[in-house]
Amino acid sequence: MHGKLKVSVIGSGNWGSCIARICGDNTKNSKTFEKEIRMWVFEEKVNGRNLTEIINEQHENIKYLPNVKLPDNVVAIPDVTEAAKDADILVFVLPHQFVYKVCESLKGVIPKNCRAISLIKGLDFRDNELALFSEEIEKILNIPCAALSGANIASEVAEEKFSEATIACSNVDRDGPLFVELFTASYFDIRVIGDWRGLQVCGALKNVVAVGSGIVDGLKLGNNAKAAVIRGGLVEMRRFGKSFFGGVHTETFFESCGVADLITTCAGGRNRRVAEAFVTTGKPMDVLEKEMLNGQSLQGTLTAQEVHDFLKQRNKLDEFPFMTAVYRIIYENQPPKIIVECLRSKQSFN
Ligand SMILES: NC(=O)c1ccc[n+]([C@@H]2O[C@H](COP(=O)([O-])OP(=O)(O)OC[C@H]3O[C@@H](n4cnc5c(N)ncnc54)[C@H](O)[C@@H]3O)[C@@H](O)[C@H]2O)c1
Ligand SMILES: O=P(O)(O)OC[C@H](O)CO
Repeated sequence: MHGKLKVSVIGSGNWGSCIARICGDNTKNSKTFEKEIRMWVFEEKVNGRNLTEIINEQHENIKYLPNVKLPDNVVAIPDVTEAAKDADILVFVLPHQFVYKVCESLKGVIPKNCRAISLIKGLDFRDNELALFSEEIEKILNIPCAALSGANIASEVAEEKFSEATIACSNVDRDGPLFVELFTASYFDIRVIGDWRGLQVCGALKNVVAVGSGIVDGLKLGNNAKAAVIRGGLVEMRRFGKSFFGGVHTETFFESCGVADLITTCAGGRNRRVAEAFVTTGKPMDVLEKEMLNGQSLQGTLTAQEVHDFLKQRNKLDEFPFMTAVYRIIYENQPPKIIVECLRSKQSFN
């Protein structure tokens, strides 16, 4: 290794700011990493000022992670190529709909020996195929890319409440220890696995299940119905991973990126909250997203559509009744109660 490694965080939303904080704390006195963390910020005005200026002066992302101090070695940069240039490690943490454009703008800027890790929860849907972001980043930038996902509601991690996370990479021995060193905190415990596909399928599809659990809450159906939705959703997540992506292991669904993320997101995530309001107010999800999230992004609604379109094209909607019900409720005006009807056993005792 020649010199210390330079780390850039590409993204600065709710989770992006939280993870930049962990990285900044870990690089402050590190023998492995350069102290400075460059954080790319999609520039916008907040209270009439540039968000980057506010972050660099106040050491706080007052819009996306308010009331949490960032270490002063986290530097906000509005130009993505400037933020990423010369990086040894790129941490991608963006809402999934923006990733492709950002990656394209980094082509030719990234050093050959750079490594990346994707913290994105979503799948890339284009040309009727669903791709995993770590693999898309590898292809576009020609660098290896790992993935991190887990039961990690950002506000809780930022308050330093205990959380687990999973890192997955194709080369566990080469990349595992480095990323563990960059992301571990006393309150943020990481396990490394080899199943990067299963991890990302879980991270994307759990957001659709979270929308389903919010619908259950909106209908006030109680904890047992929510547990049924979590169970049915988990079965379909596993089926989806095993049917359409090679190398997905059942064990992955028992890691933090699997069942644990599903539980936390169905209890306290943004997708759940907005879907509950969808049922109680009758307003469309995109309207509620704007009203309730102050610029933060829902991933579950777009993923529900992407998964639906992918399954429809393959004539597989019948094999995924829960995912299909979520889509039909939020996009086709079907009654919310189908969220549990679709789970009913087809067994007959007559
Ligand atoms: N927030 C969480 O609790 C959490 C936890 C774990 C994983 N994640 C995942 O991390 C990823 C990033 O989520 P987040 O919470 O950091 O973001 P967020 O939901 O806070 O999204 C807002 C971010 O998107 C940026 N943005 C808006 N328009 C843009 C554009 N046109 N181009 C590029 N960027 C634009 C905003 O500047 C802001 O940084 C998502 O895939 C999410 O599922 C989130
Ligand atoms: O707030 P959500 O629904 O986007 O979920 C946040 C995290 O992914 C939970 O791990």
